[in-house]
Amino acid sequence: MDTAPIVTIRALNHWFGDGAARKQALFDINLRLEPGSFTALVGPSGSGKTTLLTLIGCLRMVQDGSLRLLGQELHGASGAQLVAMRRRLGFIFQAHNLHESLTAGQNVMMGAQVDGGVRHDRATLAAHHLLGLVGLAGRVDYLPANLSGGQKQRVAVARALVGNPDLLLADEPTAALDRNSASDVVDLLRRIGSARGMTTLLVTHDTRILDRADRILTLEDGRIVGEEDRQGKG
Ligand SMILES: Nc1ncnc2c1ncn2[C@@H]1O[C@H](COP(=O)(O)OP(=O)(O)OP(=O)(O)O)[C@@H](O)[C@H]1O
Repeated sequence: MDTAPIVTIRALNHWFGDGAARKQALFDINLRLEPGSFTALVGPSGSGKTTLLTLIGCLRMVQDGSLRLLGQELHGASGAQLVAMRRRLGFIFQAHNLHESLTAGQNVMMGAQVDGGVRHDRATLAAHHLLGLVGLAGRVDYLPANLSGGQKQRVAVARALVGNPDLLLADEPTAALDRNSASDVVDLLRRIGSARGMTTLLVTHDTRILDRADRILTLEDGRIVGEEDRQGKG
Protein backbone atom coordinates (compact mmCIF):
# COMPACT_ATOMS: atom_id res chain seq x y z
CA MET A 1 0.00 0.00 0.00
CA ASP A 2 1.19 3.50 -0.87
CA THR A 3 2.01 5.32 2.36
CA ALA A 4 2.88 8.73 0.85
CA PRO A 5 0.75 11.48 2.40
CA ILE A 6 -2.47 12.27 0.51
CA VAL A 7 -2.03 15.96 1.31
CA THR A 8 1.14 17.81 2.32
CA ILE A 9 0.87 21.54 2.99
CA ARG A 10 3.86 23.77 3.73
CA ALA A 11 3.86 27.46 4.62
CA LEU A 12 0.49 28.08 2.96
CA ASN A 13 -0.91 31.63 3.07
CA HIS A 14 -4.08 32.90 1.45
CA TRP A 15 -5.59 36.35 0.95
CA PHE A 16 -8.94 37.69 -0.24
CA GLY A 17 -9.57 41.06 -1.88
CA ASP A 18 -7.27 43.66 -3.42
CA GLY A 19 -5.58 46.87 -2.40
CA ALA A 20 -6.77 48.33 0.90
CA ALA A 21 -9.44 45.62 1.17
CA ARG A 22 -6.87 42.83 0.96
CA LYS A 23 -7.22 40.58 3.99
CA GLN A 24 -5.22 37.52 4.93
CA ALA A 25 -7.43 34.48 5.64
CA LEU A 26 -4.79 31.76 6.18
CA PHE A 27 -1.36 32.13 7.82
CA ASP A 28 1.54 29.69 7.54
CA ILE A 29 -0.50 26.48 7.40
CA ASN A 30 1.54 23.27 7.69
CA LEU A 31 -0.33 19.99 7.52
CA ARG A 32 -0.16 16.37 6.38
CA LEU A 33 -3.05 13.99 5.83
CA GLU A 34 -2.00 10.35 5.87
CA PRO A 35 -3.75 7.74 3.71
CA GLY A 36 -6.93 6.37 5.31
CA SER A 37 -7.02 8.99 8.08
CA PHE A 38 -10.26 10.63 9.28
CA THR A 39 -9.57 14.23 10.31
CA ALA A 40 -11.98 16.83 11.68
CA LEU A 41 -11.31 20.54 11.19
CA VAL A 42 -12.89 22.81 13.81
CA GLY A 43 -12.76 26.49 14.69
CA PRO A 44 -14.88 29.61 15.10
CA SER A 45 -16.83 31.17 12.26
CA GLY A 46 -14.47 33.02 9.94
CA SER A 47 -11.36 31.13 11.11
CA GLY A 48 -10.57 29.88 7.58
CA LYS A 49 -11.93 26.31 7.59
CA THR A 50 -13.82 26.56 4.31
CA THR A 51 -10.96 28.46 2.68
CA LEU A 52 -8.55 25.65 3.55
CA LEU A 53 -11.00 22.94 2.45
CA THR A 54 -11.60 24.63 -0.91
CA LEU A 55 -7.86 25.09 -1.52
CA ILE A 56 -7.28 21.37 -0.87
CA GLY A 57 -10.35 20.63 -3.03
CA CYS A 58 -8.85 22.46 -6.04
CA LEU A 59 -11.73 24.95 -5.95
CA ARG A 60 -9.33 27.90 -5.48
CA MET A 61 -5.89 28.71 -6.81
CA VAL A 62 -3.02 28.38 -4.33
CA GLN A 63 -1.42 31.83 -3.95
CA ASP A 64 1.53 31.25 -1.66
CA GLY A 65 3.27 28.19 -0.21
CA SER A 66 3.07 24.57 -1.22
CA LEU A 67 0.04 22.29 -1.36
CA ARG A 68 0.75 18.80 -2.68
CA LEU A 69 -2.36 16.72 -3.34
CA LEU A 70 -2.02 13.05 -4.36
CA GLY A 71 1.59 13.70 -5.32
CA GLN A 72 0.93 16.79 -7.42
CA GLU A 73 1.87 20.38 -6.53
CA LEU A 74 -1.18 22.64 -6.81
CA HIS A 75 0.72 25.93 -6.55
CA GLY A 76 1.10 26.96 -10.18
CA ALA A 77 -1.20 24.19 -11.50
CA SER A 78 -3.33 25.14 -14.51
CA GLY A 79 -7.13 25.30 -14.46
CA ALA A 80 -7.23 22.05 -16.49
CA GLN A 81 -4.93 20.31 -13.99
CA LEU A 82 -7.17 21.43 -11.12
CA VAL A 83 -10.24 20.05 -12.92
CA ALA A 84 -8.44 16.72 -13.45
CA MET A 85 -7.45 16.58 -9.77
CA ARG A 86 -11.01 17.35 -8.67
CA ARG A 87 -12.15 14.14 -10.39
CA ARG A 88 -10.16 12.19 -7.81
CA LEU A 89 -11.98 13.86 -4.90
CA GLY A 90 -15.40 13.45 -3.33
CA PHE A 91 -17.33 16.40 -1.92
CA ILE A 92 -20.22 16.59 0.54
CA PHE A 93 -21.69 19.93 1.56
CA GLN A 94 -24.11 20.97 4.26
CA ALA A 95 -26.86 21.53 1.75
CA HIS A 96 -27.03 18.26 -0.13
CA ASN A 97 -27.14 19.96 -3.57
CA LEU A 98 -29.10 17.16 -5.24
CA HIS A 99 -30.72 17.81 -8.61
CA GLU A 100 -34.43 17.99 -7.77
CA SER A 101 -35.54 16.73 -11.19
CA LEU A 102 -33.36 13.60 -11.04
CA THR A 103 -34.06 10.45 -9.03
CA ALA A 104 -31.79 9.31 -6.20
CA GLY A 105 -30.17 6.79 -8.56
CA GLN A 106 -29.62 9.39 -11.29
CA ASN A 107 -28.15 11.84 -8.80
CA VAL A 108 -25.62 9.25 -7.66
CA MET A 109 -24.80 8.37 -11.27
CA MET A 110 -23.93 12.01 -11.88
CA GLY A 111 -21.07 11.47 -9.43
CA ALA A 112 -19.88 8.37 -11.28
CA GLN A 113 -19.99 9.97 -14.71
CA VAL A 114 -18.59 13.32 -13.76
CA ASP A 115 -15.86 11.88 -11.58
CA GLY A 116 -14.82 8.77 -13.44
CA GLY A 117 -16.07 9.01 -17.02
CA VAL A 118 -17.25 5.40 -16.62
CA ARG A 119 -19.74 3.71 -18.95
CA HIS A 120 -23.49 4.05 -18.33
CA ASP A 121 -24.18 0.44 -17.30
CA ARG A 122 -21.23 0.38 -14.91
CA ALA A 123 -22.31 3.73 -13.46
CA THR A 124 -25.83 2.37 -12.92
CA LEU A 125 -24.49 -0.69 -11.10
CA ALA A 126 -22.16 1.43 -8.97
CA ALA A 127 -24.99 3.87 -8.12
CA HIS A 128 -27.32 1.05 -7.06
CA HIS A 129 -24.56 -0.58 -5.03
CA LEU A 130 -23.77 2.66 -3.19
CA LEU A 131 -27.43 3.44 -2.50
CA GLY A 132 -27.69 -0.07 -1.02
CA LEU A 133 -24.67 0.61 1.19
CA VAL A 134 -26.27 3.80 2.53
CA GLY A 135 -29.53 1.94 3.21
CA LEU A 136 -31.54 3.37 0.32
CA ALA A 137 -31.83 0.34 -1.99
CA GLY A 138 -35.61 0.79 -2.06
CA ARG A 139 -35.40 4.50 -2.92
CA VAL A 140 -33.39 4.41 -6.16
CA ASP A 141 -36.29 5.81 -8.21
CA TYR A 142 -37.43 8.44 -5.70
CA LEU A 143 -37.09 12.14 -6.42
CA PRO A 144 -35.37 14.20 -3.68
CA ALA A 145 -38.69 15.91 -2.86
CA ASN A 146 -39.97 12.53 -1.65
CA LEU A 147 -37.00 11.80 0.60
CA SER A 148 -36.37 12.98 4.18
CA GLY A 149 -33.46 15.31 5.01
CA GLY A 150 -31.39 12.41 6.31
CA GLN A 151 -32.14 10.30 3.24
CA LYS A 152 -31.17 13.17 0.93
CA GLN A 153 -27.88 13.57 2.76
CA ARG A 154 -27.27 9.82 2.43
CA VAL A 155 -27.84 10.16 -1.34
CA ALA A 156 -25.24 12.97 -1.29
CA VAL A 157 -22.85 10.63 0.55
CA ALA A 158 -23.43 7.92 -2.07
CA ARG A 159 -22.84 10.45 -4.86
CA ALA A 160 -19.58 11.61 -3.28
CA LEU A 161 -18.32 8.04 -2.90
CA VAL A 162 -19.41 6.52 -6.20
CA GLY A 163 -16.35 7.77 -8.07
CA ASN A 164 -14.14 5.94 -5.52
CA PRO A 165 -12.35 9.14 -4.45
CA ASP A 166 -8.90 9.06 -2.88
CA LEU A 167 -9.89 11.97 -0.66
CA LEU A 168 -13.31 12.95 0.66
CA LEU A 169 -13.84 16.59 1.66
CA ALA A 170 -16.96 17.44 3.62
CA ASP A 171 -18.18 20.81 4.92
CA GLU A 172 -20.58 20.42 7.86
CA PRO A 173 -22.14 17.25 6.38
CA THR A 174 -24.44 16.66 9.36
CA ALA A 175 -25.42 20.26 10.23
CA ALA A 176 -28.92 20.01 8.78
CA LEU A 177 -29.69 16.57 10.22
CA ASP A 178 -31.45 15.33 13.32
CA ARG A 179 -29.52 13.27 15.85
CA ASN A 180 -30.26 9.82 14.40
CA SER A 181 -29.71 10.80 10.77
CA ALA A 182 -26.44 12.52 11.69
CA SER A 183 -25.18 9.40 13.47
CA ASP A 184 -26.12 7.27 10.45
CA VAL A 185 -24.19 9.56 8.11
CA VAL A 186 -21.10 9.58 10.35
CA ASP A 187 -21.20 5.79 10.70
CA LEU A 188 -21.46 5.44 6.94
CA LEU A 189 -18.54 7.75 6.28
CA ARG A 190 -16.34 5.90 8.76
CA ARG A 191 -17.38 2.41 7.66
CA ILE A 192 -17.20 2.94 3.89
CA GLY A 193 -14.13 5.15 4.22
CA SER A 194 -12.13 2.60 6.18
CA ALA A 195 -13.26 -0.30 3.94
CA ARG A 196 -11.95 1.62 0.91
CA GLY A 197 -8.84 3.12 2.49
CA MET A 198 -10.22 6.57 1.72
CA THR A 199 -8.83 9.69 3.43
CA THR A 200 -11.45 12.01 4.92
CA LEU A 201 -11.26 15.67 5.97
CA LEU A 202 -14.39 17.23 7.42
CA VAL A 203 -15.23 20.69 8.66
CA THR A 204 -17.59 20.15 11.57
CA HIS A 205 -18.82 21.31 14.95
CA ASP A 206 -20.72 18.08 15.47
CA THR A 207 -19.50 16.23 18.58
CA ARG A 208 -20.75 12.95 17.10
CA ILE A 209 -18.15 13.34 14.36
CA LEU A 210 -15.45 14.64 16.70
CA ASP A 211 -15.88 11.56 18.90
CA ARG A 212 -15.07 9.35 15.94
CA ALA A 213 -12.24 11.36 14.37
CA ASP A 214 -8.63 10.09 14.38
CA ARG A 215 -7.43 13.64 14.62
CA ILE A 216 -8.91 17.06 15.36
CA LEU A 217 -7.30 20.21 13.94
CA THR A 218 -8.33 23.60 15.32
CA LEU A 219 -8.12 26.78 13.27
CA GLU A 220 -8.30 30.24 14.81
CA ASP A 221 -7.87 33.51 12.94
CA GLY A 222 -6.42 31.63 9.97
CA ARG A 223 -3.83 29.66 11.96
CA ILE A 224 -3.71 26.04 13.12
CA VAL A 225 -3.65 26.46 16.90
CA GLY A 226 -4.40 22.92 18.02
CA GLU A 227 -3.83 19.36 16.90
CA GLU A 228 -5.26 16.47 18.89
CA ASP A 229 -4.34 12.94 17.87
CA ARG A 230 -7.18 10.69 18.95
CA GLN A 231 -6.17 7.47 17.19
CA GLY A 232 -7.17 4.48 19.27
CA LYS A 233 -9.64 6.53 21.30
CA GLY A 234 -12.53 6.52 18.79
N1 LIG B 1 -14.82 35.05 -1.15
C1 LIG B 1 -14.35 35.79 -0.13
N2 LIG B 1 -14.05 37.09 -0.26
C2 LIG B 1 -13.57 37.82 0.76
N3 LIG B 1 -13.34 37.33 1.98
C3 LIG B 1 -13.61 36.03 2.19
C4 LIG B 1 -14.14 35.19 1.16
N4 LIG B 1 -14.32 33.94 1.66
C5 LIG B 1 -13.93 34.01 2.94
N5 LIG B 1 -13.50 35.26 3.26
C6 LIG B 1 -12.98 35.69 4.57
O1 LIG B 1 -11.93 34.80 4.95
C7 LIG B 1 -12.03 34.47 6.32
C8 LIG B 1 -12.18 32.95 6.48
O2 LIG B 1 -13.45 32.55 5.94
P1 LIG B 1 -13.91 31.03 5.88
O3 LIG B 1 -15.22 30.99 5.15
O4 LIG B 1 -12.81 30.20 5.37
O5 LIG B 1 -14.14 30.72 7.44
P2 LIG B 1 -14.87 29.49 8.12
O6 LIG B 1 -14.00 29.10 9.27
O7 LIG B 1 -15.17 28.44 7.11
O8 LIG B 1 -16.22 30.13 8.65
P3 LIG B 1 -17.69 29.47 8.86
O9 LIG B 1 -17.54 28.49 10.00
O10 LIG B 1 -18.54 30.66 9.24
O11 LIG B 1 -18.09 28.85 7.57
C9 LIG B 1 -13.19 35.27 6.87
O12 LIG B 1 -12.68 36.45 7.43
C10 LIG B 1 -14.03 35.58 5.65
O13 LIG B 1 -14.73 36.76 5.82
